[in-house]
Amino acid sequence: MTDAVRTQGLFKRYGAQIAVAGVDLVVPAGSFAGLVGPNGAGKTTTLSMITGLLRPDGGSAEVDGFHVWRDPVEVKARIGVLPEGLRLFERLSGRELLLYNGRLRGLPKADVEQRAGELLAVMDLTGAADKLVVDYSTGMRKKIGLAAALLHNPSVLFLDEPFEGVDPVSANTLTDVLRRYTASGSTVIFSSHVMDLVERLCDWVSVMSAGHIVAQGPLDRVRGDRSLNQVFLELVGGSRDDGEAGLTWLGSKPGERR
Ligand SMILES: Nc1ncnc2c1ncn2[C@@H]1O[C@H](COP(=O)(O)OP(=O)(O)OP(=O)(O)O)[C@@H](O)[C@H]1O
Repeated sequence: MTDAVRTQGLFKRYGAQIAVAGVDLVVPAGSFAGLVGPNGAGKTTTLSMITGLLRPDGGSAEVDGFHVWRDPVEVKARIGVLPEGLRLFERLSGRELLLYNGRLRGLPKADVEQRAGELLAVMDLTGAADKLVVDYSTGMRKKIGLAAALLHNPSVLFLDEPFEGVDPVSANTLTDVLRRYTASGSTVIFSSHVMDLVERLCDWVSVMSAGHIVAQGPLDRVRGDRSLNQVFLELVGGSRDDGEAGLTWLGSKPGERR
């Protein structure tokens, strides 16, 4: 089977800073895949290059066997993206935003209206459907962003920190929608710092550190008989033995000298 995503030697630098240092990311089709790594590991930069938002300095990326930068139209038709720091058209209502996105994707009006209505209901946004997006909360923005990314039924969905700022009830809703989506053979790739969540949701995991993939494969193989959190800390050097040595003043009372 064709991999949903395959990159080879993907590379990006910003001046002297190498953000992504030759990444070979593989995600089999139908996976619920987690891309994890500490702050600054290069996750957002990698996802941006795979989704055609950022041009790589080197290497290649394929989605469903199509080259991201040679066949951009083929790739964009197959992907849905919920980027980090999502920018939405603030002066549209949630419903208008979905209708606009659907029409932009070339879907017939009647189909867009039906899908938009269903997505709004599933995301528990029917009551806010006619409210302007500028008045949405953080969690509501994530949900309408996800609805917009799903509207054209992409085969691969990329989500950058989809659960950040989302309350537990909404997180459950998002999870249910995504589980249903992958159960039908589509692929989800999401970045996260929350190991419990990745462990609960994903069957495939890629671990990034300092611009490199340091582990990748089926969750059970990467984790072995340990928790993903333990493996993660070992892989990315989570030891903090001396990290607090300089904080003796923290918590001291006024007048106390440390
Ligand atoms: N536009 C930019 N200009 C300069 N440096 C950048 C830029 N974008 C990212 N970087 C640098 O590239 C590296 C990787 O950043 P990136 O945002 O991809 O990491 P990340 O794994 O997504 O981090 P986080 O988990 O904190 O979101 C970091 O060192 C960051 O400072």
